[in-house]
Amino acid sequence: MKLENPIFCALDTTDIGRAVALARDLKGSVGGAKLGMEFFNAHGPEGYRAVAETGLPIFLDLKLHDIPNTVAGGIRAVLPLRPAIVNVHAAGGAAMMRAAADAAREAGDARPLLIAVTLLTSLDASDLADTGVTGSPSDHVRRLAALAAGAGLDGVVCSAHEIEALRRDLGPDFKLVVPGIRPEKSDVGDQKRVMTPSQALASGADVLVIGRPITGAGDPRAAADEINRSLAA
Ligand SMILES: O=C(O)c1cc(=O)[nH]c(=O)n1[C@@H]1O[C@H](COP(=O)(O)O)[C@@H](O)[C@H]1O
Repeated sequence: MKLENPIFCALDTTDIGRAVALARDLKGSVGGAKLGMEFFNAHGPEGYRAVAETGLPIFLDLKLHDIPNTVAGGIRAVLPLRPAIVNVHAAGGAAMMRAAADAAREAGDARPLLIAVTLLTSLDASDLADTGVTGSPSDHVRRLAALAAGAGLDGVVCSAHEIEALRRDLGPDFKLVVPGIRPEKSDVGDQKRVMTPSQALASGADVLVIGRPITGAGDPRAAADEINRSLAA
Protein backbone atom coordinates (compact mmCIF):
# COMPACT_ATOMS: atom_id res chain seq x y z
CA MET A 1 0.00 0.00 0.00
CA LYS A 2 1.83 3.08 -1.18
CA LEU A 3 -0.61 5.80 -0.29
CA GLU A 4 -0.59 9.03 -2.20
CA ASN A 5 -0.71 10.68 1.20
CA PRO A 6 0.78 8.62 4.06
CA ILE A 7 -0.90 10.57 6.87
CA PHE A 8 -3.72 8.92 8.80
CA CYS A 9 -5.14 11.47 11.23
CA ALA A 10 -6.15 10.06 14.63
CA LEU A 11 -9.61 11.41 15.42
CA ASP A 12 -9.45 10.85 19.17
CA THR A 13 -12.67 12.45 20.40
CA THR A 14 -16.07 11.37 21.70
CA ASP A 15 -17.67 14.26 19.81
CA ILE A 16 -19.14 12.73 16.66
CA GLY A 17 -19.87 16.10 15.05
CA ARG A 18 -16.28 17.15 15.55
CA ALA A 19 -14.94 13.88 14.15
CA VAL A 20 -17.06 14.18 11.01
CA ALA A 21 -16.21 17.87 10.60
CA LEU A 22 -12.49 17.10 10.97
CA ALA A 23 -12.72 14.26 8.45
CA ARG A 24 -14.46 16.54 5.94
CA ASP A 25 -12.03 19.37 6.52
CA LEU A 26 -8.95 17.16 6.28
CA LYS A 27 -10.08 15.03 3.35
CA GLY A 28 -7.83 16.60 0.75
CA SER A 29 -4.89 16.90 3.13
CA VAL A 30 -4.56 13.41 4.65
CA GLY A 31 -4.66 9.85 3.30
CA GLY A 32 -7.05 8.47 5.89
CA ALA A 33 -8.55 8.74 9.36
CA LYS A 34 -7.90 6.59 12.39
CA LEU A 35 -10.79 5.80 14.71
CA GLY A 36 -9.76 4.26 18.01
CA MET A 37 -11.23 3.28 21.31
CA GLU A 38 -12.21 6.79 22.39
CA PHE A 39 -14.46 7.35 19.38
CA PHE A 40 -15.53 3.77 18.71
CA ASN A 41 -16.41 2.99 22.33
CA ALA A 42 -18.65 6.06 22.34
CA HIS A 43 -20.28 5.74 18.91
CA GLY A 44 -19.64 2.23 17.57
CA PRO A 45 -20.47 1.22 13.99
CA GLU A 46 -22.92 4.09 13.52
CA GLY A 47 -20.27 6.67 14.35
CA TYR A 48 -17.77 4.81 12.20
CA ARG A 49 -20.14 4.99 9.22
CA ALA A 50 -20.67 8.72 9.72
CA VAL A 51 -16.92 9.33 9.41
CA ALA A 52 -16.44 6.77 6.62
CA GLU A 53 -19.13 8.51 4.55
CA THR A 54 -16.67 11.34 4.00
CA GLY A 55 -14.82 8.90 1.74
CA LEU A 56 -11.63 8.77 3.78
CA PRO A 57 -10.13 5.28 4.19
CA ILE A 58 -10.41 4.25 7.85
CA PHE A 59 -7.88 2.62 10.15
CA LEU A 60 -10.02 1.02 12.86
CA ASP A 61 -7.64 0.93 15.82
CA LEU A 62 -9.16 -1.48 18.33
CA LYS A 63 -5.85 -3.01 19.52
CA LEU A 64 -7.46 -6.37 20.13
CA HIS A 65 -5.65 -8.53 22.72
CA ASP A 66 -7.50 -11.59 24.03
CA ILE A 67 -7.70 -15.35 23.46
CA PRO A 68 -7.63 -16.38 19.77
CA ASN A 69 -11.33 -17.25 19.49
CA THR A 70 -12.41 -13.93 21.00
CA VAL A 71 -10.08 -11.85 18.84
CA ALA A 72 -11.19 -13.71 15.69
CA GLY A 73 -14.78 -12.88 16.63
CA GLY A 74 -13.87 -9.26 17.26
CA ILE A 75 -12.27 -8.97 13.81
CA ARG A 76 -15.19 -10.75 12.13
CA ALA A 77 -17.63 -8.34 13.80
CA VAL A 78 -16.06 -5.26 12.19
CA LEU A 79 -15.52 -6.67 8.67
CA PRO A 80 -18.91 -5.38 7.43
CA LEU A 81 -17.59 -1.84 8.08
CA ARG A 82 -14.86 -2.45 5.47
CA PRO A 83 -12.00 -0.73 7.30
CA ALA A 84 -8.78 -0.27 5.34
CA ILE A 85 -6.67 -1.29 8.36
CA VAL A 86 -7.41 -3.07 11.64
CA ASN A 87 -5.02 -3.99 14.43
CA VAL A 88 -4.31 -6.41 17.26
CA HIS A 89 -1.58 -6.50 19.91
CA ALA A 90 1.37 -8.69 18.91
CA ALA A 91 1.76 -9.55 22.60
CA GLY A 92 -1.40 -11.68 22.21
CA GLY A 93 0.88 -14.27 20.59
CA ALA A 94 1.18 -16.17 17.33
CA ALA A 95 -1.99 -18.27 17.67
CA MET A 96 -4.06 -15.17 18.38
CA MET A 97 -2.60 -13.33 15.38
CA ARG A 98 -3.15 -16.36 13.10
CA ALA A 99 -6.78 -16.54 14.23
CA ALA A 100 -7.18 -12.81 13.52
CA ALA A 101 -5.61 -13.20 10.05
CA ASP A 102 -7.89 -16.15 9.24
CA ALA A 103 -10.93 -14.12 10.30
CA ALA A 104 -9.83 -11.10 8.23
CA ARG A 105 -9.48 -13.31 5.12
CA GLU A 106 -13.20 -14.08 5.35
CA ALA A 107 -13.76 -10.58 3.90
CA GLY A 108 -12.27 -11.76 0.58
CA ASP A 109 -11.41 -8.83 -1.67
CA ALA A 110 -12.52 -6.39 1.04
CA ARG A 111 -9.95 -7.83 3.45
CA PRO A 112 -8.47 -5.08 5.64
CA LEU A 113 -4.75 -4.86 6.23
CA LEU A 114 -4.16 -6.59 9.57
CA ILE A 115 -1.32 -5.16 11.58
CA ALA A 116 0.06 -5.80 15.07
CA VAL A 117 1.01 -3.24 17.68
CA THR A 118 4.51 -4.05 18.92
CA LEU A 119 5.70 -1.76 21.73
CA LEU A 120 3.54 1.31 22.29
CA THR A 121 5.26 4.55 21.34
CA SER A 122 4.43 5.90 24.81
CA LEU A 123 6.93 3.43 26.32
CA ASP A 124 10.71 3.68 26.52
CA ALA A 125 13.47 1.34 27.69
CA SER A 126 12.80 1.97 31.35
CA ASP A 127 9.04 1.33 30.97
CA LEU A 128 9.83 -1.88 29.12
CA ALA A 129 12.17 -3.02 31.91
CA ASP A 130 9.38 -2.29 34.43
CA THR A 131 7.19 -4.83 32.64
CA GLY A 132 9.87 -7.46 33.20
CA VAL A 133 11.13 -7.55 29.63
CA THR A 134 14.90 -7.49 29.34
CA GLY A 135 16.55 -6.08 26.23
CA SER A 136 16.07 -2.87 24.27
CA PRO A 137 12.82 -1.56 22.78
CA SER A 138 14.31 -2.22 19.36
CA ASP A 139 15.02 -5.91 20.15
CA HIS A 140 11.54 -6.30 21.59
CA VAL A 141 9.88 -4.69 18.57
CA ARG A 142 11.94 -6.82 16.15
CA ARG A 143 10.99 -10.02 17.99
CA LEU A 144 7.26 -9.16 18.00
CA ALA A 145 7.34 -8.00 14.36
CA ALA A 146 8.94 -11.30 13.29
CA LEU A 147 6.23 -13.14 15.20
CA ALA A 148 3.55 -11.06 13.44
CA ALA A 149 5.09 -11.70 10.01
CA GLY A 150 5.26 -15.43 10.75
CA ALA A 151 1.59 -15.41 11.73
CA GLY A 152 0.65 -13.96 8.33
CA LEU A 153 0.00 -10.36 9.31
CA ASP A 154 0.52 -7.54 6.82
CA GLY A 155 2.65 -5.37 9.08
CA VAL A 156 3.12 -3.76 12.46
CA VAL A 157 2.68 -0.54 14.37
CA CYS A 158 6.10 0.58 15.57
CA SER A 159 7.94 3.77 16.39
CA ALA A 160 10.04 5.46 13.73
CA HIS A 161 13.16 4.40 15.61
CA GLU A 162 12.64 0.76 14.64
CA ILE A 163 11.84 1.27 10.96
CA GLU A 164 15.29 0.68 9.54
CA ALA A 165 15.86 -2.52 11.52
CA LEU A 166 12.42 -3.84 10.57
CA ARG A 167 12.96 -3.09 6.89
CA ARG A 168 16.21 -5.07 7.06
CA ASP A 169 14.52 -7.93 8.92
CA LEU A 170 11.23 -8.15 7.03
CA GLY A 171 11.69 -6.53 3.64
CA PRO A 172 10.04 -3.74 1.68
CA ASP A 173 6.48 -5.08 1.56
CA PHE A 174 5.87 -5.47 5.29
CA LYS A 175 3.69 -2.50 6.29
CA LEU A 176 5.11 -0.16 8.91
CA VAL A 177 2.47 2.04 10.51
CA VAL A 178 4.12 4.69 12.63
CA PRO A 179 2.62 6.84 15.40
CA GLY A 180 4.66 8.94 17.81
CA ILE A 181 5.04 11.53 15.06
CA ARG A 182 5.86 15.05 16.17
CA PRO A 183 6.72 17.98 13.89
CA GLU A 184 9.62 20.14 15.10
CA LYS A 185 8.79 22.11 18.23
CA SER A 186 5.42 20.46 18.82
CA ASP A 187 4.39 19.13 22.21
CA VAL A 188 5.49 15.52 22.74
CA GLY A 189 2.76 14.89 25.35
CA ASP A 190 2.63 11.26 26.49
CA GLN A 191 4.66 9.93 23.56
CA LYS A 192 8.24 8.83 24.25
CA ARG A 193 9.66 7.22 21.08
CA VAL A 194 9.02 10.09 18.68
CA MET A 195 10.31 11.38 15.37
CA THR A 196 9.42 14.15 12.90
CA PRO A 197 7.14 13.30 9.96
CA SER A 198 9.85 13.83 7.36
CA GLN A 199 12.43 11.72 9.21
CA ALA A 200 9.91 8.92 9.73
CA LEU A 201 8.93 8.93 6.06
CA ALA A 202 12.56 9.03 4.93
CA SER A 203 13.28 6.05 7.21
CA GLY A 204 10.66 4.04 5.32
CA ALA A 205 7.30 4.39 7.10
CA ASP A 206 4.24 3.40 5.04
CA VAL A 207 1.70 5.23 7.22
CA LEU A 208 2.23 8.15 9.59
CA VAL A 209 -0.40 8.20 12.34
CA ILE A 210 -0.74 11.77 13.55
CA GLY A 211 -3.31 13.01 16.03
CA ARG A 212 -2.89 16.01 18.30
CA PRO A 213 -0.34 17.91 16.17
CA ILE A 214 -3.20 18.20 13.63
CA THR A 215 -6.43 17.96 15.65
CA GLY A 216 -5.13 20.20 18.45
CA ALA A 217 -4.15 23.00 16.05
CA GLY A 218 -6.30 26.09 15.66
CA ASP A 219 -6.57 25.26 11.95
CA PRO A 220 -6.20 21.48 11.57
CA ARG A 221 -6.14 21.56 7.77
CA ALA A 222 -3.37 24.17 7.77
CA ALA A 223 -1.42 22.01 10.25
CA ALA A 224 -1.80 18.97 7.98
CA ASP A 225 -0.79 20.98 4.93
CA GLU A 226 2.28 22.25 6.76
CA ILE A 227 3.25 18.63 7.51
CA ASN A 228 2.66 17.74 3.85
CA ARG A 229 5.01 20.52 2.81
CA SER A 230 7.67 19.16 5.19
CA LEU A 231 7.25 15.71 3.59
CA ALA A 232 7.63 17.09 0.07
CA ALA A 233 10.72 19.15 0.93
O1 LIG B 1 -2.07 1.74 17.38
C1 LIG B 1 -1.90 2.97 17.36
O2 LIG B 1 -2.45 3.66 16.54
C2 LIG B 1 -0.93 3.55 18.31
C3 LIG B 1 0.09 2.71 18.71
C4 LIG B 1 1.18 3.23 19.44
O3 LIG B 1 2.15 2.54 19.76
N1 LIG B 1 1.16 4.57 19.75
C5 LIG B 1 0.13 5.40 19.41
O4 LIG B 1 0.20 6.59 19.73
N2 LIG B 1 -0.95 4.88 18.73
C6 LIG B 1 -2.10 5.74 18.41
O5 LIG B 1 -1.67 6.80 17.57
C7 LIG B 1 -2.31 8.04 17.91
C8 LIG B 1 -1.24 9.07 18.21
O6 LIG B 1 -1.86 10.29 18.50
P1 LIG B 1 -1.02 11.60 18.81
O7 LIG B 1 -0.06 11.26 19.91
O8 LIG B 1 -2.09 12.57 19.25
O9 LIG B 1 -0.34 11.98 17.54
C9 LIG B 1 -3.24 7.74 19.09
O10 LIG B 1 -4.55 7.61 18.58
C10 LIG B 1 -2.76 6.42 19.64
O11 LIG B 1 -3.83 5.62 20.11
